[in-house]
Amino acid sequence: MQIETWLCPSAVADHERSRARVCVVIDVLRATTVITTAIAAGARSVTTCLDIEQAWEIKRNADPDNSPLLCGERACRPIEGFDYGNSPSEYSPAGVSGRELVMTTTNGTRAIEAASDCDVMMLACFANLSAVADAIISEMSVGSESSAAPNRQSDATEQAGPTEQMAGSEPVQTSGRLRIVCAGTDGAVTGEDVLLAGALIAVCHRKLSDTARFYEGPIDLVNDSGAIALAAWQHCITHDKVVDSDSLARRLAMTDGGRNMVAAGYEQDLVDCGSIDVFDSVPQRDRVSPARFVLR
Ligand SMILES: O=C(O)[C@H](CS(=O)(=O)O)OP(=O)(O)O
Repeated sequence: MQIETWLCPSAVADHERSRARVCVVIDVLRATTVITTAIAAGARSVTTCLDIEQAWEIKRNADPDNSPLLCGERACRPIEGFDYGNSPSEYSPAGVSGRELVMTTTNGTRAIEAASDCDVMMLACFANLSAVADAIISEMSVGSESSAAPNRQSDATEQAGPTEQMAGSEPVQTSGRLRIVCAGTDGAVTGEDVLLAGALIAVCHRKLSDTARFYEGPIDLVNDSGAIALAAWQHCITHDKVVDSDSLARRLAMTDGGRNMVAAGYEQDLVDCGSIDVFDSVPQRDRVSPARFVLR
């Protein structure tokens, strides 16, 4: 599997912009964490848009018996007149189950728009990290359905030791190119998204390979941004001692996005956004309505 990584949509060369088969968009703080939480809580769909006015227009044009909930933020804060802001804890089954949602955020919904030239788009956060890796492998597998069965690993922070072997009998074969798109913040690369990009590459490697040595494995990082993200994640585990969700939340607080959250009074959101593998749900773009995300 080839993996091409965008550390943020504005830091991409022209030759890296050709159509991708599978694209995974990451905005850990907080859009993709919120959308995943909403879908896991039973929301029927989340439609993303760039502008507040566009969100109101979608609501005005909707069937009044199925009126969407408006969600999102500007400058980290809930938008006046909207139903929900951009904190994962707001999205409970009681509030969103069975509902259509419309969401606009500062960076996440822009990254989704920037990454739109692909056949399949999924949204990733730490909360659905392993599920997204499984979905990628399943989507990019070559061969029968049984050979496409993903090799689940639940602990994303566990390091691949030299004796570690892949579970299962036959290695899964994959083909094609995956693009990982980090949202960043206002055109700048941010650590929280880069860390998840690296974690996703590491988990895909663990699921596909019986070698601990990455560069002998089945993943080909086609640009240095992927290697940078992988190194950042490995450093996070070995040097910063990120071993679980609590230590990850503390590490997220040291990123640009994390500092913004703390300054705006949303420190608790770092705990939710740093929770690893708490959902099996993967939001995937609807093939008919491309701005709409549904449960894969
Ligand atoms: O409030 C958020 O979660 C952020 C705002 S920002 O990154 O501080 O501008 O929006 P998002 O689009 O979810 O990154």
